[in-house]
Amino acid sequence: MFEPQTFLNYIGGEWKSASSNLVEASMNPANRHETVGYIQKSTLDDLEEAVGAAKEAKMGWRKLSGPARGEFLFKAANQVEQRLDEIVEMMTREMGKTLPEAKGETARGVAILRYYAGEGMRSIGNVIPSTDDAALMFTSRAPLGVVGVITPWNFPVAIPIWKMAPALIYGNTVVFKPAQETSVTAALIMECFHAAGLPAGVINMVTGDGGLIGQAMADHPDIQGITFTGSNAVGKRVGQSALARGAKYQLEMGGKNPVIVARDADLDLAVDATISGGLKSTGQKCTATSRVIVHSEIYEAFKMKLLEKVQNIRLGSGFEAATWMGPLASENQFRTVLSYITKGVEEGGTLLCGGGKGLGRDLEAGYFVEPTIFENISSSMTIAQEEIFGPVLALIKVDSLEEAIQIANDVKFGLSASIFTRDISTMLTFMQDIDAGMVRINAESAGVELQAPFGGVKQSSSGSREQGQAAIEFYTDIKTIFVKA
Ligand SMILES: NC(=O)c1ccc[n+]([C@@H]2O[C@H](COP(=O)([O-])OP(=O)(O)OC[C@H]3O[C@@H](n4cnc5c(N)ncnc54)[C@H](O)[C@@H]3O)[C@@H](O)[C@H]2O)c1
Ligand SMILES: O=CCCC(=O)C(=O)O
Repeated sequence: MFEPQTFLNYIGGEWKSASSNLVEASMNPANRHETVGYIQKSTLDDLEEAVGAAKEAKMGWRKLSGPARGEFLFKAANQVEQRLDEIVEMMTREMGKTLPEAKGETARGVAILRYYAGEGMRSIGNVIPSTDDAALMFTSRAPLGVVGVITPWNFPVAIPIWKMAPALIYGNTVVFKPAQETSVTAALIMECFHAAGLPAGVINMVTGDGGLIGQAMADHPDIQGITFTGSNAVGKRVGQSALARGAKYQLEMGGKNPVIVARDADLDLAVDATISGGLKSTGQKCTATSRVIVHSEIYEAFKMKLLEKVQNIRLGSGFEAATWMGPLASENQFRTVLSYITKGVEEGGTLLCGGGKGLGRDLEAGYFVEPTIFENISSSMTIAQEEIFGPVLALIKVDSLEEAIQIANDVKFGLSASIFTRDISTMLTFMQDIDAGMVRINAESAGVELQAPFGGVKQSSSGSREQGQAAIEFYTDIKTIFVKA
């Protein structure tokens, strides 16, 4: 029997109840009757305490050497690794993704921590020749100070870690507000940082309502940088609030990612990548394939192969070995996805498969939606323009590569895009003409490598990049130093 526990805020190195004395339940999306745990319903006083703790800790932390800060991250990585199975199970219970996906994500979290631990040993500047031959001129990097980290529920371990690890290694202290839907999993990650022995106040977590705690972080005069991943509507507000008070901000938001299947594509490869890129994690990845733009000459063959495989996808709890696709992560997400499917039908799309709630077995207790494929979709329809964040694919038929790229670019987003082709000139045209931060050739649209820059163009991103060495640009300011004896 699973027994739900209560999880506290982490402030100044201590576990603390919210000053409201209120908690809220985090629920299992595969079984809406099961409580996963209770999290704190924090108030602005709790946030104030966390920001105060981070502010107090910031001088001591920035004065530590990079390698010394790295040691703490290595220890945190070891803690996450030791508790991997427990974290994986909690993620599956709380967010719904399957155990193998949760395991892959948690292992990715460990690798990200180790990568940034190593960053503590690497160069943080360059020597630049001065016109004065008696001078030494060089750059160095200074931390921002206190960084606010606001994260979504879809990658409850990887996204918080890919923000907090670089923030810490470059000498910032952190106030973290996870998505409410996955705050229990976030609390386990904080337990790992606590066990790694980071000095009090260097990392803090406050759970609760985004409109209250998240917005107050964006507005807070003692938070010098805000890194946000989530929806476009909220991201824009966060960015505007930070800009208004002169704080640095970084936003990673939605996607409407296309895959183009060219007429010379390896169709089996393209079908598998469309399914994996579009439906893994139940389509709840910012990088998920959402539009499948297929050349008319191979359209029918591709469609038949795709349908055959999608119809065999098994829905179920992420804990069951036979499950390929879990539930949507929340009731809100469930309703949103079903309403987009209704809209797709109303606007004239043809449903080829799926389109409904998961029925039978234990599915009705959870937020299951069948894998859904539409055809007869034109680029102006709502489901071809707006991010759905669910297991819904829209097939769009085209007659040329130029038309495919024009449709692929005909959205406000530009996160990831992929093409399937064997032709080098088609690849080159795609690389040059596609509006996307992540350009993928003969590979699915999802999938992020922690050592490479990650982010989008247009409204997917605020222009900066996360992960890899690119992270240093957001989490530090450059100092140009001129020394003359
Ligand atoms: N581009 C990327 O890297 C990326 C990655 C994952 C998810 N996403 C996007 O995230 C979205 C799904 O996540 P979500 O539903 O949790 O998004 P969301 O914007 O509702 O919430 C994201 C976070 O912001 C907080 N928040 C809510 N209102 C706030 C406010 N007024 N001020 C400050 N913070 C506030 C939430 O509590 C949560 O922690 C999708 O649109 C998806 O594309 C993008
Ligand atoms: O949801 C955004 C992150 C996507 C990601 O990490 C992946 O595609 O692997």
